[in-house]
Amino acid sequence: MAAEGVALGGRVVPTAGSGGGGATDRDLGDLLRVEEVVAGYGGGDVLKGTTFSVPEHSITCIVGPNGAGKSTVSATISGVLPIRLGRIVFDGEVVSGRKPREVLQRGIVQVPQNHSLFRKMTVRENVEFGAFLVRDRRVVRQRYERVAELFPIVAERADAKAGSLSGGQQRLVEFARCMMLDPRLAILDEPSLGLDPQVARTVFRTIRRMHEAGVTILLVEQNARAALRLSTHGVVLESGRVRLTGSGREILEHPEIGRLYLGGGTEEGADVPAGEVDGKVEEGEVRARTATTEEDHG
Ligand SMILES: Nc1ncnc2c1ncn2[C@@H]1O[C@H](COP(=O)(O)OP(=O)(O)OP(=O)(O)O)[C@@H](O)[C@H]1O
Repeated sequence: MAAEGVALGGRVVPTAGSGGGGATDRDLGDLLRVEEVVAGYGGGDVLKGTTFSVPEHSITCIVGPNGAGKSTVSATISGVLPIRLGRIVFDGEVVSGRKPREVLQRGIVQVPQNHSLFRKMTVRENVEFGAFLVRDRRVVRQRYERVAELFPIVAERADAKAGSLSGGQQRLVEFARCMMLDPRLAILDEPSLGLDPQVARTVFRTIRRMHEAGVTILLVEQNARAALRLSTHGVVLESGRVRLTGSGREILEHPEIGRLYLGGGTEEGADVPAGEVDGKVEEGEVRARTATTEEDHG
């Protein structure tokens, strides 16, 4: 069970960040398969036979217009929303129909769209809380040390109340908390939502670092162009059905998809330059903005 092992990082992963060039050339096994899934709220179906795969060690990005069902897909995978038809298979095991906690125990961890830290608890307490399924305190300590190495903000702001952090900083701490369960698959729902382009860049760099640490990433992002540049694989969802799948680059360069869903120039600023691989998350960009945003979160 992913939740009980100590290992954090050390898995061999293909390099992301080249718009998805290399990874699809390899024969990556599927870690997750969403098969003909029908799901919705009340009387209506939002997902109408949705089918796609998330290759192991990929960053797979779901893009599509508002209301296409992107967040609904992540809710079905994490077990929050039961499916009506079809099935979801994770690492060879059918997980649809399982409770959210059982899904978590198998190593699927979701970072939701809305900020979810306990504002009155410290950064350290919030991050440690991420390991709530792990009983062995020694394992929790070891994981915390690894996570604090991976996310410098955790070490630097360990005693700060989470509510005093800027939106971008809270996002990084949410990622750090998710890493405490040593996930095999992290589902990140709109991680750059509400962040200015420079802070969003830092968030995207951090996603790359999580990927380099061995986590397969399923990314749901409105900031589609920047997200696809970061991703090895892309899925275009339209009205609850998959319209197109391919490498991140193929989707980026698809003329019709580009015109329909990737148009407009406002999101370019959040791009992490293709091929850039950081040694360290540049949280200075986020910190620089704290002074102006802290009042809003205090
Ligand atoms: N909890 C809910 N109860 C009822 N309807 C919902 C709920 N959540 C989403 N919906 C509806 O399901 C449809 C798909 O929503 P969803 O949030 O999955 O789309 P999305 O592709 O993530 O959109 P966006 O990019 O705007 O976040 C929408 O019509 C939405 O109004």
